[in-house]
Amino acid sequence: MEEEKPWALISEVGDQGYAEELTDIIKPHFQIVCLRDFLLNPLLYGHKVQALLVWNSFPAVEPSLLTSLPSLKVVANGGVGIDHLDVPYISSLGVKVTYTPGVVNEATADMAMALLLSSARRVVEAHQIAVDPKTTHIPQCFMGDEVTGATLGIIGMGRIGYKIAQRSRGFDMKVLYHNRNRRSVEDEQAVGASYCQNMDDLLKESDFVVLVVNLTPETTGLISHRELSLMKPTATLVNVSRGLVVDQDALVKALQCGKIRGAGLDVTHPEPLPRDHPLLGLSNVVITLHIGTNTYTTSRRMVKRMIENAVAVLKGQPIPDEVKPK
Ligand SMILES: O=C(O)C(=O)CO
Repeated sequence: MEEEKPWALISEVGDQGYAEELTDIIKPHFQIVCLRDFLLNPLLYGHKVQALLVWNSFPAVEPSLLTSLPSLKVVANGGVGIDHLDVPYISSLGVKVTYTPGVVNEATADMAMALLLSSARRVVEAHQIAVDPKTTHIPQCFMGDEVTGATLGIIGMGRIGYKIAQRSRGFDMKVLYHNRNRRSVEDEQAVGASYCQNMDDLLKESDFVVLVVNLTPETTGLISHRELSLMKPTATLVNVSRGLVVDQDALVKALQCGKIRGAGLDVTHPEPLPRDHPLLGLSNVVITLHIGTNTYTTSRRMVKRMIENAVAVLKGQPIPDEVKPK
């Protein structure tokens, strides 16, 4: 007789029909209950659920949810950032935490380049002018910034930061980076990147500053008034990490008074921003809604990796991507 599959509790996966394809990856390994149904009937599923599959967009994994899942063995996160999870607390319950580094790098690096290019070349503004029925021509003075040959400053030279540096080679950019640990000389030479031990030097010299750090107590509010005022008035800030890495009030002021030229933000705090947030009214800002990993290929890879991690925990096998409490 076929062994009964374990139960997994999931938040939403994708939308517009794509959810079905993603749940098809999960179904051979788990019986699925989604959060909405679970909350309607926690007693029916509570004791069965052994795996909780979460994304950054998942409503916070509260202690009350965890304690309603007494058989839980693993919280498998889709994505590399785990700032939404209280890893020490979850681990203290004897529950493993896993994540999916490695599979998110390419799509997130592409998103950083997309924001950099669309901010520099004012793609969204040009589109708005183009679709405005009153438009008869694009104004001659509608100018953007040159990307080719510009200086790119990458703050956080982990896997994603490095992929961004690789991509910038195609634009002949000069690359500076700041990271807790300096990369090897071979790594630096392969992408022509120069290390800035002092982040201020990077901020002063870069035309585009890209944030790719994890959100930790040390990186919360990393970019605030002082840092923004070090940047060139012609510079653009791109954030593909977490909204809280930037002091948003300081960013609004810097953008309003021309301390920096523009910003491309895949992440904000909160997400989405309230409709009346001043960032939404600025023409020199491009905002996407935390879609860095939202490609069909990467979403599929993330779910596959979540399942591999969760199955490994349940089978007592070596766990490909475990997050250990610090
Ligand atoms: O990989 C991550 O941390 C993400 O934000 C993906 O959504």
